[in-house]
Formats: sequence, C-alpha cells, structure tokens
Amino acid sequence: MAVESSSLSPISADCFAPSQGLLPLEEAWRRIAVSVSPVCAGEDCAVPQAAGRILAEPVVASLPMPPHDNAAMDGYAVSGADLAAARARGEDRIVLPVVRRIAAGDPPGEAVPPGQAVRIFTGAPLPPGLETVVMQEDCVTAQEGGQILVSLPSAVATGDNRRRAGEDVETGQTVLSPGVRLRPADVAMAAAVGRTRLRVFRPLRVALFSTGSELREPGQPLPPGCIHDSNRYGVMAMLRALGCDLTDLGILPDKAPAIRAALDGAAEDHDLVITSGGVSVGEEDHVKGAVDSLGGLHFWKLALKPGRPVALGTVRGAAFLGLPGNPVSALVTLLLIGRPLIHRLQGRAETPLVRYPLPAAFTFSKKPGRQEFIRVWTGTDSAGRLVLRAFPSQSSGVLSSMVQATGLADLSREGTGVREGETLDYIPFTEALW
Ligand SMILES: Nc1nc2c(c(=O)[nH]1)N[C@H]1C(S)=C(S)[C@@H](COP(=O)(O)OP(=O)(O)OC[C@H]3O[C@@H](n4cnc5c(N)ncnc54)[C@H](O)[C@@H]3O)O[C@H]1N2
Ligand code: MOO
Repeated sequence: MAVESSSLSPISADCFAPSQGLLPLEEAWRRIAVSVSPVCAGEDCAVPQAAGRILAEPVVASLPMPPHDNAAMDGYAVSGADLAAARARGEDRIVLPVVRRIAAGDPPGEAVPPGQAVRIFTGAPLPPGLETVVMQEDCVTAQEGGQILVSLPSAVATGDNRRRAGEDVETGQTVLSPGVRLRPADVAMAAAVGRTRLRVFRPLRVALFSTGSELREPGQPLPPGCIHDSNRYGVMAMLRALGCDLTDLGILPDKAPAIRAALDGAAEDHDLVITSGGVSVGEEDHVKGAVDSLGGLHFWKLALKPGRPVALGTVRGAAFLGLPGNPVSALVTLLLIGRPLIHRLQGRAETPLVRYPLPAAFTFSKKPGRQEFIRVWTGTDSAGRLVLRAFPSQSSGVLSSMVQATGLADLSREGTGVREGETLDYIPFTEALW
C-alpha cells in the first residue's frame, strides 16, 4: 500500500493521491519531479572552487570567443587572392616578402596589402587583409638583401587555418545554464568568458543514520547476531559523489523513541534526512511510524526490486528518505529515488539516468509486478561485441553483486525476465553519480 499525507515544504502534498498496491517507479519519479522544490539558497563561489557545484545563474558571454580572427597554426598569413592568382597562372608555389611578425598577444596592426606575407603563430590575431594561414611545415624561407622571402604552396584554400571571431561563442550567448553541476569544461568556459565568481546553490545539507540493533561500527567486535554497519558508509560515499554536505549521525537501535527523537533533531538543521533500515513491516521496523508522527510519508512501497519498501516523506520542515536495510537495496534505492530527489532539492536541472542498450550474455527470469534492476557489468563476447554479464546471485543481501557490477540493467515491471541475446538498458554507476 502506498501512503500519503499532508505535507510541509519542500515536498508538496498536492500530487500525492492515495494509490493502491505498489507504486510504479515511473510514477514515483513523476511525483518527485512535480512535487519537490529546490531548497538551497544561492551563494557566491570563486571559479577555481566551482567544479562540482550547481550553477544558480545563467552565464552569458559579454564578448565573442575568440575575440578576433586568429591563426590556428604556426606559419605564414597570406591573402587567399594571391594564392588563387598563382594557381590561375599554373604555379604550384608563390614567393612573397615577409613584412611583419605577429605572435599570440600582439595586436593585429594595420591592414596588409596584397602581395605580402606575415609570419604568424597559433592564436595570434590575423591582420586585416590576410585571412589564410599556411602551416610552416609547407613553407620555405630565404633571405634576400635584408628581406625575408617565403615560398608557399598555392594549393591552399582561402580561409584555411583561420579561427573566426565568435566561432566558439557569440556575444550575448548563454554559455552555461542554471541547474548544471559544473564539470571541468564548464569551469573553463566560465573563465574563458572572463568570470571570476559564479552564483551557485549552497550544498544540500543531509543528515544520515542507520537503524538496527544488530549493527556495530566497523572495527568493533561483533557479538553473536550482530553485523557491521556497511550501508552508512556506502550511502555516505554516494551522497558525497552527489555533492551533498553530510552529517553522519551514526547508528540507532530499533527503538521507536530513539528513532523519533533522532529524526526530529536532524530535521531542525538539515534539508534532507536519510535513514537506512527499519522501513519494512516487521515489529522492529520503527522508522515509518516515527515519520508518520513527525510529518508524513508521501510514498512507501514501490513496484521495485530491490528496494520495495523505500519511503519518501517529510519530517518537520525537512525532506525524508527511508532506504531499505538490505545492503543492495539501500544503494540501489539511493540511486533510483535518492538521486532525483536530491537533484530537485539541490536546484539541479533534470538529469535522467544515462542508459545504453546492450545485449545480455545471460538469461534471467523474474515474476511480473516489480521493475527489477539487476547488477551487471560490461564485457565482450567471442565475436568481440560489447555485452552485459550478470552477477550469479541477485539477492538484495549480497553486497558482492554491487562490488562486481559496473551498473544496473533495467528489467521491465511486467516482463518475465530476459533471454540471452536480448537487449537491455544498461545504467552505468559512474555516469549516474556526477
Ligand atoms: N514480511 C516482510 N518482510 C520483509 C519485507 C516485506 O515486504 N514483508 N520486505 C523485505 C524487503 S524487500 C526488504 S528490502 C527488507 C527491508 O527491510 P528494512 O528496511 O526494515 O531493513 P531491516 O529489516 O532493518 O534490515 C534488512 C536487512 O539488512 C541488514 N541491514 C540493515 N541495516 C544495515 C546496515 N546499515 N548495514 C548492513 N546491513 C544492514 C539487516 O541486518 C537485515 O539483514 O525487508 C524485507 N522483509
Ligand atoms: O525489495 Mo528488497 O530490497 O529486495 O530485499
């Protein structure tokens, strides 16, 4: 049963109509897209520190790029008309006096009349009158009475090796749009158009804790019946990769009052509170009840495997995400539900998961009713074609499947699985985590 409730920002209640049965993943995505609002205010950031931040303003070029016509090669700038005339005369080469030298950073100077060449270097501005650059490897120079002469091939087209002003970016062009997470090339572009600072969204503040009386910190001895907390470490790593500002609140026992108090406290100074474990239906699963009493669950129980009991809601004024405790389910639901939720809260533009259609090198059966994301990696078959291979156990408790996998393959909700040779959507982890 999917659950809904009245809500506080940042998740509006409007779209959370009650629904029977398991909620399809597509519907959960739609609800996140329409109901979750950005919560992060803008702040200034120096361009050298901006990689990984989310842009909060459009960046508009106030100058063309490049700002002037310039040489794409070290060589000699000439008039294309001089070369064309030599070709018309049947001459393979033309000899011209070299009247000037222009290096990168020099001004272009006065117009150059026909019948003259200019020594020029990559990035140097072309002087008026010359629009063609012949690379120096094709040129031969000679000294004649204090005058340098250059012999050039005539078979060079007008405009060769010229980079036009504005060919990369025109004045007034929006070079970066709000909502992008700045990659190295974006930072380079901001610098290229002269920016030293950018308006970005402040990082999303996320609090995280694990629930489970069986959990102990790594390094601690394990009493009978206990295991190490691994989810929190994987989840923290994924949240950092998504650009979040993290508070690690440790492990809580399966005790309703402790979980309620921790959620209440965390909601005060965080935008998003994430838990792992305790969202299923057992008597020891107290997270759902605590959220119900502090805000509300907007959805719970998706037609999804692994991760059916993943829960989205609000706690006081903060968004809430309850990840299922099974180690694979926690990471997969953080990727499938947490990622779009975090993107919306961060003010990031919509970034659907990147998918590559690839043939399966395995057969896998499933029951209809839940969309399944199985752990796969890419390899080659005997003919050298790229194929997907699947981990032998797809149990949501087998963390090794996530370690071996490089991504997930998406098996449709109504399907009964995949046969060897059929094409599947492959979702690589690395591209999902920028
Ligand atoms: N009767 C039912 N039982 C279960 C259902 C159900 O629908 N009916 N759903 C199953 C599914 S699917 C999942 S997924 C799990 C999720 O349950 P919880 O979120 O309540 O998780 P827990 O019960 O707390 O733990 C499940 C499993 O994972 C281990 N775990 C928990 N936290 C961690 C951690 N931080 N690091 C490593 N491992 C962790 C825990 O020890 C359990 O083995 O419920 C099914 N049950
Ligand atoms: O839906 Mo659960 O995550 O498979 O074990």
